[in-house]
Amino acid sequence: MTTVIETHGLTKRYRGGQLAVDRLDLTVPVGSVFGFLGPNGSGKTTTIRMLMGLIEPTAGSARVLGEPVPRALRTVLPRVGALIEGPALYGFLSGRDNLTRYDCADPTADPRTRAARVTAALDRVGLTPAAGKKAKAYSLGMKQRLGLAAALLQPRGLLVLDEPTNGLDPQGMREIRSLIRELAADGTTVFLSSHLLDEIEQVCTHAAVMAQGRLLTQGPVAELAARARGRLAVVTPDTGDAARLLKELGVTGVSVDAAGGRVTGDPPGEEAELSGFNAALVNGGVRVRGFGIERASLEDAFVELTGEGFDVAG
Ligand SMILES: Nc1ncnc2c1ncn2[C@@H]1O[C@H](COP(=O)(O)OP(=O)(O)OP(=O)(O)O)[C@@H](O)[C@H]1O
Repeated sequence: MTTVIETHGLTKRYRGGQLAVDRLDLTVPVGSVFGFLGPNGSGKTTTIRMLMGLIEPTAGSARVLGEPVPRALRTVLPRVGALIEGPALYGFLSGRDNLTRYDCADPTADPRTRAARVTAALDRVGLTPAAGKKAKAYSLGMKQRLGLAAALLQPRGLLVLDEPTNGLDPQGMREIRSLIRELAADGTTVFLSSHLLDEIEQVCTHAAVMAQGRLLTQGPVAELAARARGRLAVVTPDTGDAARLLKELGVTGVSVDAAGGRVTGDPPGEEAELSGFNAALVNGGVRVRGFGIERASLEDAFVELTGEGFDVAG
């Protein structure tokens, strides 16, 4: 098995007629941290719900851990840890008792080793010091970590996390991200949805980009970013003249940072022509202190794909 999730033509049309997921072909490689990226309403949650057997697809097929779903859900689900739409917790129970409850609900879990499993899961997410506290006293980040602990009570081939850092403060986000990295380092494939580009860039090895129910692209994060063309950046005190000359040379999307002494833009053609641009600037009396193509980010790739900006900061 080389892929943990594979879908072909997976489609969901809700009763009201809304086409939420449109012929999705998704390939999630074993061992990846796979970012499922898209703005709100692009079909991420609907896809995850189909993969986990919570709703039926209208058309198409899906395999999870090599087995067809929903047909083989009974054998697949025990091998998948999922955190979807926030963990369901009892506020009046401690973190430890919440986990014990989860473990009790799992018919495959051996009661004799329950306490050890719960202790290990609490330790895994760094909640041992707060294990005896009532869950209602937990911060959002702690609740999310407790949810992850519940997903980690058993060894899993796949972790599915729907917007795992949604609503968390920067510290909480960092904690969840480093936990995801640790889990991945242990060999667990992690599939996480997010509407935050920088999050995907920070933790994911692979990504897929959704918009309006359709898959725009998927692949290794480094390749997705590399596919976008970089921006031309000129460092100069003569920003006004530089901007004017660059526009004359066919550079589009020129933006001027006068205070920072920088002009950036999208070059019209191949990089080979750029030395001519530099010469033209110098001949035009522009004092060029720096000149080059800046590496494209995943955000650049996204903007190029969709023609629209993205909610980068959250
Ligand atoms: N139960 C439902 N009935 C009808 N339409 C729905 C239902 N659930 C979602 N939709 C619609 O399907 C589309 C995709 O929604 P979905 O929740 O899958 O997107 P998403 O990318 O996960 O966004 P979000 O991050 O906001 O959850 C949206 O237009 C949404 O309004």
